Amino acid sequence: MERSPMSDILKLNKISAHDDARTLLKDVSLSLGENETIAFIGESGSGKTITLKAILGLLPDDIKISHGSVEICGKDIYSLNKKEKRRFLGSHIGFVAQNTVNYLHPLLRVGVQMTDGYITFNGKKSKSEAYEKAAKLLTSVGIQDPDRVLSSYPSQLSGGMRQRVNIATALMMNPSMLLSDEPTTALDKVVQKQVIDLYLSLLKERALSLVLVSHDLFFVNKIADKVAVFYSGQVVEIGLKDEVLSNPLHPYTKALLALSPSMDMDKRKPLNEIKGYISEEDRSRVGCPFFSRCPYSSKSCEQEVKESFVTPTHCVKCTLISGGQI
Ligand SMILES: Nc1ncnc2c1ncn2[C@@H]1O[C@H](COP(=O)(O)OP(=O)(O)OP(=O)(O)O)[C@@H](O)[C@H]1O
Ligand code: NI
Repeated sequence: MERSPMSDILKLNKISAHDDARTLLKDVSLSLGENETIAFIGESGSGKTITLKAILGLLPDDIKISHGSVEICGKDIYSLNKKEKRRFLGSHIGFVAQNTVNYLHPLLRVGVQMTDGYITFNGKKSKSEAYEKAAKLLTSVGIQDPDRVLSSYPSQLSGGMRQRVNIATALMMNPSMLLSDEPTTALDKVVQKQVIDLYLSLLKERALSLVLVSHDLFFVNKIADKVAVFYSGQVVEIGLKDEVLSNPLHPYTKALLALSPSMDMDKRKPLNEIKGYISEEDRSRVGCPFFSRCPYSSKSCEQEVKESFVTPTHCVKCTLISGGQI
């Protein structure tokens, strides 16, 4: 779907995934360079988290990849065996999960959870080194008393603190890429702003690529280089941030952005749901998955819709574009 410069750190080539009954992802393609950020936007159930899990090699057993490849630093991760995959991904990718409350184990002290992977990877002798590293990382994510936090249980920390801990934990193995699933959801406005600022400063300080799933368009606009718009398991539009947010071409992207009236900090709103819903029928459709909700749908949308590159970086799957109507 996109050009592939040598520096691509992540490349998805037409990934399709399904469970026993349904297609969950269809031909998802995207790429990400070093120090770049890509944001996934789209309604609930559109496949953003499943795509992150496919990149992490952590799809649940009932979901199978039927087609396509995921390359990280040029390596096809699904060609590796389980152990190789875990080792490779563990040292290349840090993951910040969606649910900050449940992600940390409630009965284990933060220090144990932060250092566990590092010690497994580097051997028991590395324990004190791991704690030192964890304390340093906690300081770098704005925690002033790292030793107290390391000996705390997650329930003793606020939501904002837990999110900082999650980010610091994801950085333990010095990954070149971070995947963050809605890192600002479930936090109050003041803490959201702090977390956004933290991501911005981390990206400035470290050579990190970031895949961000977010409903917060203000955050997306501030941080992303590229934006991918998901609908019903497909990327219906992808491009540089300004191409997608300032010149949306797919009717779904337009509708989604129209519902989020302002990117102004004070007025920012989450991406609300568009009337109607993603139906099971839409998922199995050969043609455009937005067909039943699109005000512009026509007979040609019932056929397979081709990708159209409107610029070398801006790609849209819509017959209005491929048919030359816009
Ligand atoms: N383990 C699973 N087995 C089968 N289907 C699943 C599984 N996990 C998620 N799904 C389905 O896959 C589809 C995409 O889900 P996904 O979690 O990727 O959505 P999302 O875009 O991340 O939504 P949200 O914004 O709510 O997090 C949904 O229809 C969901 O019900
Ligand atoms: Ni999700």
